[in-house]
Amino acid sequence: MPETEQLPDGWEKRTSRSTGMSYYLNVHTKESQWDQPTEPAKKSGSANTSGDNPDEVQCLHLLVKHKGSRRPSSWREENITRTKEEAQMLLEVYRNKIVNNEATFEELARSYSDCSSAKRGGDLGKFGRGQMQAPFEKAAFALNVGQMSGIVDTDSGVHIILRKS
Ligand SMILES: Cn1nc(-c2ccccc2)cc1C(=O)N[C@H](Cc1nc2ccccc2[nH]1)C(=O)O
Repeated sequence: MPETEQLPDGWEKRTSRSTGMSYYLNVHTKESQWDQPTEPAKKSGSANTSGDNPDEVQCLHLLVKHKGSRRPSSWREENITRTKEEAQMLLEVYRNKIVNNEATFEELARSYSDCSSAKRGGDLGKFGRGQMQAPFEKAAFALNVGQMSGIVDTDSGVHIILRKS
């Protein structure tokens, strides 16, 4: 798409420094996506439309760390050197596999998550507000039961989250 063409409101076209690939940033939620947007950007994380406002939620997550992560090391890799953009690309591949039913969330978290919860298929158990980093908490509590997040950015790296209850 020529740079001059208009994007729907709330989107910016960015170029990955490591791959040169274009991606699209929602300027409101800071979520990114590879696919060209066709609708105006949402102004908040995926709304919890079920209307529940639980004291705690149970979630699985798949974390991909990068060289800028708070602790760029994990059970998978002692010294993590991938860029944030490469981590986002990897996570997008995993997310698409789950959406296309090519693998389950648990299978991919167990194999590829850089969090020690990988051994439990990414299951963090139940947690309440104030226990997790703010962007993770905001995304997790905005999900409906059974819903998967977009890419969520924390000091630990980039995550996808699946709310189980
Ligand atoms: C918050 N948490 N729970 C577990 C956990 C839970 C159940 C079983 C085993 C590990 C690990 C962690 C954790 O902080 N792991 C960090 C990575 C990480 N950073 C997170 C930020 C938010 C949510 C989960 C996160 N996991 C690490 O291993 O370097």
